[in-house]
Amino acid sequence: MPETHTSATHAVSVEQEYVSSLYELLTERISEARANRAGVLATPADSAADAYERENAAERLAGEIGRLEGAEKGLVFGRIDQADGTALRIGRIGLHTEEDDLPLLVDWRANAARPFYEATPVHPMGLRRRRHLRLEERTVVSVSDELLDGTAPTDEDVVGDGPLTEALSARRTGRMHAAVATLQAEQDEIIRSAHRGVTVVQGGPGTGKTVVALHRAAYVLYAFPRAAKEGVLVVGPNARFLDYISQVLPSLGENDVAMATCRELAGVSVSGDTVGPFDAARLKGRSDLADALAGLVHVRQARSGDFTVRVGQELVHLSGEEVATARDAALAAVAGHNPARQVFKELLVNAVTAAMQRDMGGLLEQIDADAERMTGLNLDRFTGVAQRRAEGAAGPEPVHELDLDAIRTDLLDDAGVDRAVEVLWPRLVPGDLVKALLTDAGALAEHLPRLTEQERSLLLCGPDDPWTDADMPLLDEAANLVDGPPQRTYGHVVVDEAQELTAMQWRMIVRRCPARAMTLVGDFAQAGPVATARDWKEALSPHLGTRFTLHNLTVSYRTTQEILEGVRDLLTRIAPDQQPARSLRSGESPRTVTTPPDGLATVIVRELRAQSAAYPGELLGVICADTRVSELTARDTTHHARIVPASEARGLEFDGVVVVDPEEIITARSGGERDLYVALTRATKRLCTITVQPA
Ligand SMILES: Nc1ncnc2c1ncn2[C@@H]1O[C@H](COP(=O)(O)OP(=O)(O)OP(=O)(O)O)[C@@H](O)[C@H]1O
Repeated sequence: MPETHTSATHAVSVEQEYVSSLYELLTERISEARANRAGVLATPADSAADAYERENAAERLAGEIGRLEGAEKGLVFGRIDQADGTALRIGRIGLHTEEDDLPLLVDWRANAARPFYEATPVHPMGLRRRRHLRLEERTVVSVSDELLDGTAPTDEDVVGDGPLTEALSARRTGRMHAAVATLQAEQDEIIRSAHRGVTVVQGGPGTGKTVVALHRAAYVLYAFPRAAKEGVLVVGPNARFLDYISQVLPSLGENDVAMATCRELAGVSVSGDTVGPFDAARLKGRSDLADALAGLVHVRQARSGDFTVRVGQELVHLSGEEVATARDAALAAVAGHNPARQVFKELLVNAVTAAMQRDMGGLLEQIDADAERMTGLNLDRFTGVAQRRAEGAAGPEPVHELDLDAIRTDLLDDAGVDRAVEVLWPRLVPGDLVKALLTDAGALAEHLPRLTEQERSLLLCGPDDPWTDADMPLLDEAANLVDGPPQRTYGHVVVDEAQELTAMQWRMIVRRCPARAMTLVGDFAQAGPVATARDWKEALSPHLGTRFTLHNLTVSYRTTQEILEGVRDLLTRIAPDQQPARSLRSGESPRTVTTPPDGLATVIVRELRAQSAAYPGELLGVICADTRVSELTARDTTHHARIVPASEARGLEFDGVVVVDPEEIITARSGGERDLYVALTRATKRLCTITVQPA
């Protein structure tokens, strides 16, 4: 038996023993947590407060069970050995001895795990060896060592193929996996950065931006308890993408991260096709629309006029000046038109009661003076009021003093008062406000003076037109203006494919993150047809100023060097300033198959059949213009591959990709060359392009 084989077998069995004991411990901890939860739920609650407490405790334990169960797959993946012989195992979560809290497994996010990711032969950080473990279920199938301090390998070491190469060439499953075992130093540096503000990551296709974003989210939850308490939100471009990344955080022991598209964040239910025309969508993405909606609200608050209300037999009148004072005070007191309307109403009612008191006082004084002049009697002295007042005595209030609190309460509930307030400060509904702008050419002209007439005509719509995706940020903006800031905000927000966001969408995101702590990743060369910003400064400065730190990733972990070379000219055309990424792997050269138009469907089916026969079990993606999807689906090509419209390919990846009719993708929608660039960079191994000869 060759020597390396012997040492590998030995190393595997040593690790297996340790790994098995960790799994036993994990199973024990899960059983304990389950038993605790059952115990908590079985405890009778004597009061509502006890019941609430019990629910909270049960929920916390359910979270803990989820966290422990999530760590099952690949619980431990690394080991670091110091030069002095001390060893630490690194895993998805931390596990400690019960008695003295000694670490048996170090959470990958802990400081102690840093050298696993950061040590290099030049900076070994005190390490002699870094070991990667590969597990299948609970069994160690291989180990692979890197020696970092320049010492020669011994019988205990298994210096082998890099685990990164193995991870990168592994078959894709259609769902992204955590890369926690093989995070690279450049990625780790960003993930662990202490910076709590806005971290921006730019990088070409496959450079690990999504990996960094999601592991950063997990790190934030671990390292910044305040942000963790306030919650973490991950925003992605569409449901398909969110599904693709959905397993990563749970597998890192994090189940409490909210995930949403911008459309979902707006909380407006829409059905059917919600993609509107791109030129209108681009315009609706401009921050001018925020100004226009604010202007429209302002008009509705700025109605001048006086205020008259009947109280019993009396008509009480407030001057326009008094109304304006109440309006200014209401606006300063609270955000949101409707909540401020309530304050405005209360202030008007206060002013009404103050006026009544004033008028009543004046009236009574007048009566007193007239009576004294005519009868010579001082009525106050006569009724003993003046004396009681002077003595500060308690006793029945004089008849003419008003019960102002009761009047105030009555007035706040009074339909007449509400009608009078409605004239000065109408209650608003966010959707109606947006429609009031978009259905009225006059309002568009008044509130969007920077747009040309032609642009404004693109925005004009009918009152019954359905909402589109581009309307969502307008509805959100309107909700913010009308009802105040969103109730649910987050301590940290992660945005993937952030190049897609319009100014109006950025406003949506930023208002959900009061602490302005974010991780934003994207690539402007992959921008879709609605995005208008061409770099981070342009996209972010209106919302975040210069408060962001930009990192660049330059190594593509997905595609081969051959595939990257194939798209180099295209990249030069769509993003001349961008440095192409370099790949760690080489593989097959991309292939091109050409067909006459009427043979296209047959050629696609033939290609897919051939590929799935040659590479059984591999994940094959067909990327085509959106308009071609239904035809391909009808042809039952889904049996062999997943059909993805080019508009939804961002962020996804497959072992092999067939790109159908690049010309059609380019011309299908504006910015089509960028769609094609995305499509051509989705394969980890093989790329075939089917082109159509001109008829
Ligand atoms: N350190 C790593 N270890 C193992 N796999 C990695 C690592 N970094 C990235 N990958 C893998 O490389 C592929 C591309 O990564 P990712 O999707 O994060 O790139 P991206 O920059 O977001 O790409 P795109 O711009 O195309 O959306 C994924 O399969 C990911 O799991």
